[in-house]
Amino acid sequence: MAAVLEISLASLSSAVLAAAFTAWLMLRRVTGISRLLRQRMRSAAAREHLVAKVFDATSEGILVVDRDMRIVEANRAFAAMSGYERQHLIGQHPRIMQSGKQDADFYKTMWQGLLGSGQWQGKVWDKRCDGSLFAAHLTLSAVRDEMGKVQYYFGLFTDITEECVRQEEIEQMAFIDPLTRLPNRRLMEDRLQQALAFAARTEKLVAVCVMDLDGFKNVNDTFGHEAGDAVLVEVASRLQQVVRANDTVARLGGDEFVLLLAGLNDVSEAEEILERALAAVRAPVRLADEQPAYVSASIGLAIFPHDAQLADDLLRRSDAAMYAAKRQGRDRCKRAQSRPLA
Ligand SMILES: Nc1nc2c(ncn2[C@@H]2O[C@H](COP(=O)(O)OP(=O)(O)OP(=O)(O)O)[C@@H](O)[C@H]2O)c(=O)[nH]1
Repeated sequence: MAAVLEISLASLSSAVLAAAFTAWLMLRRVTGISRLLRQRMRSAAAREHLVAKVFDATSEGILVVDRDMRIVEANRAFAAMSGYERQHLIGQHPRIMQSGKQDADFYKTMWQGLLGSGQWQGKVWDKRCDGSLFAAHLTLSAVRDEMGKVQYYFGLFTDITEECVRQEEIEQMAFIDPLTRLPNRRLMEDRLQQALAFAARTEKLVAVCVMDLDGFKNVNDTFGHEAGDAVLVEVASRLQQVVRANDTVARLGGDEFVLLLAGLNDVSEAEEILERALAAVRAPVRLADEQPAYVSASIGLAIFPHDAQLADDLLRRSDAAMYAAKRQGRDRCKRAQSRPLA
């Protein structure tokens, strides 16, 4: 391996290395190192040798592309980051690593910056050799000759995949219920607003269904909190199976859920889905020790635009109807009253 590296480094074009190294120094502003190196690099051969060593020793990924957008050099850190062998990258267009996460506007802005000020910085998601993605803070520089003509584009990559993944998880947690992985209240409210706007344009109906489990406390009290959690997870999964692909099942907290059924032509379509939901919740849940746990559901149903037009009013009406369903004996669905809200 070391021998192969020696050969590969020896075969680097000194022009590419010199351009890459100059740009690297520019970017890192390592003037102290620069002065030290100048003193030490007496002969051209020694300079080239040292440049090649620095090029491969840095922990940042370096990619050099010529003006025809062919990769002419990649250092060891970039190979490790991308999963590509250096020799597989040489001659390729950088688009082989395009992840599809950035749109055309992104690249337009990038090129405007690069060709305008000669530099661009930003976050990119690229695709590794094995198809997985990595995130990098990328600094791109155009390296020009004495005539001002672009010779090379030089990219400095700092791997930020771990922090980006962590950040995405944190952002997800703001919208996802951690136990059931269902949308939480915040995301449900957002989806409801979208569904109402779409329904208003298309003259369709939206069903807002607040659901509360019956007898859930008894499961906790009899089998323990963990068994209660397992029942909530199972109920969440069953509800997702009875709704259509574009509907939303959300967990508001405790044993309370909301079903948003959008794009309906008729109230009966919602009622059919809710009958299936009642049956799905009513079926016993087998706990880890094979014991059956029994719960049922009380559901309130408010229809946009008949029962209310605003999201908050629909939720309030549906909630009131759910309590009416509880009072009338549970394990049932009750439609909201269409009288004026107090
Ligand atoms: N296991 C578990 N229990 C929870 C969780 N969140 C809330 N609870 C419990 O869920 C229960 C909800 O209470 P209720 O809605 O009054 O219980 P219920 O027996 O369904 O009562 P009704 O709605 O009147 O039928 C309480 O005992 C809470 O402590 C959770 O995340 N996991």
